[in-house]
Amino acid sequence: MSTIPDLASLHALGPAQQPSYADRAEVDAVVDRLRTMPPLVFAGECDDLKAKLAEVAQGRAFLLQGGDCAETLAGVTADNVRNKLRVLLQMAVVLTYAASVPVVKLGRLAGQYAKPRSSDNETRDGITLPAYRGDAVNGFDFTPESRRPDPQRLLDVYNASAATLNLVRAFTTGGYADLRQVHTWNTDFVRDSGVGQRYEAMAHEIDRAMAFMEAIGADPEELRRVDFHSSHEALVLEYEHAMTRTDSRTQSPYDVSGHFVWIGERTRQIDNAHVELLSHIRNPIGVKLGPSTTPDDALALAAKLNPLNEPGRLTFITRFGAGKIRQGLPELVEKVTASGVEVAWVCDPMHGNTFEASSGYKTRRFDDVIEEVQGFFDVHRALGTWPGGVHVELTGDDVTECVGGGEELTDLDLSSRYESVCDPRLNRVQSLELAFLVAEMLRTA
Ligand SMILES: O=C[C@H](O)[C@H](O)COP(=O)(O)O
Ligand SMILES: C=C(OP(=O)(O)O)C(=O)O
Ligand SMILES: [Mn+2]
Repeated sequence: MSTIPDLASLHALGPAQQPSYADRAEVDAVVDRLRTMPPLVFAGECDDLKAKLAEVAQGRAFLLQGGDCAETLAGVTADNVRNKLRVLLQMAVVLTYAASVPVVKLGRLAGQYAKPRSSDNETRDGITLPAYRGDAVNGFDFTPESRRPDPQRLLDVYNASAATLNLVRAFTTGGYADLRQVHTWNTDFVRDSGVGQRYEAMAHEIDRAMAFMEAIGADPEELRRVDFHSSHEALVLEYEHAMTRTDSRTQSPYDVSGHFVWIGERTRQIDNAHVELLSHIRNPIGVKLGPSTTPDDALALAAKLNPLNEPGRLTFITRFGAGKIRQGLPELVEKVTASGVEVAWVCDPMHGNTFEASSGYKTRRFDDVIEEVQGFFDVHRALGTWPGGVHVELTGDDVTECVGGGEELTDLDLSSRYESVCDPRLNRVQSLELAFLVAEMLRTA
């Protein structure tokens, strides 16, 4: 059994992107409390997800991972969670049809509350305060009280994640996610929206496939339930450490705050605390890889995080940017593949494509997002490797945060419904469009 380093030794590694708490005794009390809380997920579920991701790594399944950039405590409402889940399920149906392989559904939810930032501070009208680091750490309001890192928030995050997961479990097993229902939502999208009409032909094919399935008597019970797992960036060491427990079945440590956790682009230094902590847990894990990643960096990460070279354990989530992926990704994939490393390759087409609009809002162009996914497919096809999935920031609501797409949102539209507290998300229509466009890529691949 692997021994988890204690929090103090992790902190001694000088981890990046941690909250600077004022009162250590208060932090310790919160950590003690968290350690007594029940697991949010069962280790056996993490193993199931790992087995599904092994299929992704081996080219027999496709991963759809998506949700908010930053969940908020106030955003834990039935409408919000339901809309997010609904759009992910709708996307998954389209992708499953096109890929002709199972689609692994993984929410960026029930734990995605901590954010790495480019700058420690934010200045507005001459006033400088600590940057907002997600609801797990401090508040979004621009006041000194709100921006003060508050350890009690970790308990709020635990409770909010429990409430979210509870609802997701109810929806995915209780009939809301019935495949026939999800298909009806897609049919409505294609029929009722100007954007959806472009995808009529594929929607019609899916309709025929559904009719065929019903005709041959597919088990209605099977259609009523769907497997869905949770994921978030493992960032705040106090939270992830407190939620790491020994599984009674296997005597192995699992981070039971979510099924899948990932290491971000800003915390993936090989000798640092995040890589160290995640090297000890048995969950399936991911690492974000930006354009500065060398093949040696990736190989070192794989050696440390997946020494047994177990398929499904490690997912590399590349986020190069539309302008860099075709140039930068091939060498990385080629060398990692040549060394025999088992990994699932997934494309995050969001984080390399962020820019500030003239209106001051952080945004992304829908076309850049699509172009990066296309680049990802082209590179993997050329190398004979499997483009294993997509990782996207999205919401089920009709927000205006990313420009472009069939609704042709412009800079001027951003102010009308910009609700993200961090990065811009694809809205409902843009998310469904992305699914249909990726479906076309999967079919022509
Ligand atoms: O979600 C990702 C990061 O937190 C985000 O892209 C960093 O953004 P910033 O440059 O605004 O800090
Ligand atoms: C911070 C994020 O991404 P990255 O680490 O790739 O910048 C994110 O996924 O929100
Ligand atoms: Mn983000």
